[in-house]
Amino acid sequence: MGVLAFCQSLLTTIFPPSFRYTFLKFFNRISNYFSCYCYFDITEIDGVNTNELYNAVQLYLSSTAAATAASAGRLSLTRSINSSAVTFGLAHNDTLFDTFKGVAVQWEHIVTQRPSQSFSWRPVPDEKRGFSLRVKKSAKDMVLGPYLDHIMDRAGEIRRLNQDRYLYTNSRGGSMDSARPGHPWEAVPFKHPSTFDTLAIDPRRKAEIMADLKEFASGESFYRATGRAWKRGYLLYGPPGTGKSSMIAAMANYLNYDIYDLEITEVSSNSELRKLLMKTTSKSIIVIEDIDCSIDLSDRQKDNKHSKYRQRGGHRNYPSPDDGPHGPGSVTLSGLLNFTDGLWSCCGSERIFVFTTNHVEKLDPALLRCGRMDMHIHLSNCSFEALKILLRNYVGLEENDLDSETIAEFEAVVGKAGMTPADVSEVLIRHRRERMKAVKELLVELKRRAEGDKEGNVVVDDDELYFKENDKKFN
Ligand SMILES: Nc1ncnc2c1ncn2[C@@H]1O[C@H](COP(=O)(O)OP(=O)(O)OP(=O)(O)O)[C@@H](O)[C@H]1O
Ligand SMILES: [Mg+2]
Repeated sequence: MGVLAFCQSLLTTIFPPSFRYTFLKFFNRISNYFSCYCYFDITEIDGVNTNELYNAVQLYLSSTAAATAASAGRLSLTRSINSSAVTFGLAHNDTLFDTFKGVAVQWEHIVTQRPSQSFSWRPVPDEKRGFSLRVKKSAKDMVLGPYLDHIMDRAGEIRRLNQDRYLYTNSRGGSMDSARPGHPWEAVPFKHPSTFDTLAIDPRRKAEIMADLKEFASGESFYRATGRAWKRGYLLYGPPGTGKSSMIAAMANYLNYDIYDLEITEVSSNSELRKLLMKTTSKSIIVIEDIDCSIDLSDRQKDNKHSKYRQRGGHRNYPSPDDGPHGPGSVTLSGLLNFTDGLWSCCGSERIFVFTTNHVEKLDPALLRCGRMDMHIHLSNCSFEALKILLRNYVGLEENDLDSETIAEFEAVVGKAGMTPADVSEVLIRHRRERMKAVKELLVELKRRAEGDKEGNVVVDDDELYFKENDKKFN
């Protein structure tokens, strides 16, 4: 490049423009012929359109640049709208080396001043930007196809990671015949802070779930090879306040997926349910909370009519049996089964279905079978392991910070007390400014419940007995 620049400046001063042009063309041809490299230019604007590949390369190089940030001389930093992450980029006229399948390539970001235009229909940037890819001629074929595909995939992934994620719901006037036909989902940015670190469940079970999720997310070729739709179902069951909703948020944060919180009582028919499904995107978690309260199971369980629309003392409004023909009962169990496992369930890919329930025995076995609900996760009352996590997260106490006597006391009472993680965290929040007081108060509360305080007994007996029975069935 240096020699070329020198020749250019020499020619500019001595020879007329037409001669210079012919000479440079000839010189370039000769040098290209003898060079072992070939070059590909990717300009920012291709004619009048923005070049998608330019944006992809820029994003792709941002991850490579980030990795070499400490050694690189100069990088440019950007942060786009709707993004909470800063991306690194190659500074103007800087170069960066990358390797793909053992082949080294060089990227150069070339920025030149655009000649001023008197008139243009479309504003164009003052600078002409482009990337130049230098690759050995012998590796050209290998690079052009697979490397550029790899760049496009990786750029898509980075874009998704940088973009804020959304929580969608169909409940606020989101019916298909509403004022916004074709947009059945309402979205808000998803900011739930729950992660697998903050989730207080048995660490071994946690590791199993995380491994399962990771395996699913990276399993495209497996699902393709086995002819299965790339989706997975999780059933979360357990008493209120044991972390079912928190786990869904943790799953979404772990995989960087959007969440579609499907309020099935707002869906008036099976076909509407199918349309909602069609409007969901890949890399998302489709959630139906309290499934036993949301759907009429009578088309499969004629003899179990009393189970439907149970009113739960709590936080949601469940429909009454008087709902009209277009009311909540209009989605049938078979509609839901088709939703999770029918042909339409694979109209997108990489999707997770999560159903939650407090009463797993109310669910039809057809809904629970593998392929629909592949993993059944029991979230139980607070165990000793979960308690340790809550103590660490809420008041910053590790096991070593407590004396052996207190630990033994916790271990002895926590199982019998039958407190949910929500109950435990409530006590800890109340006294979070005085850590040791929080520990003392928690111990008092646990003992009170374990010793058969009236309130405690109700919680312990119902849930423990009930879930012991179901654990035999589901674990
Ligand atoms: N396993 C847990 N780990 C950490 N925090 C938890 C856990 N379970 C409950 N909590 C805390 O208790 C609160 C309630 O939990 P969450 O809403 O996840 O319970 P849930 O099982 O979904 O209850 P419901 O059945 O009533 O919907 C959350 O704000 C969370 O902070
Ligand atoms: Mg919940």
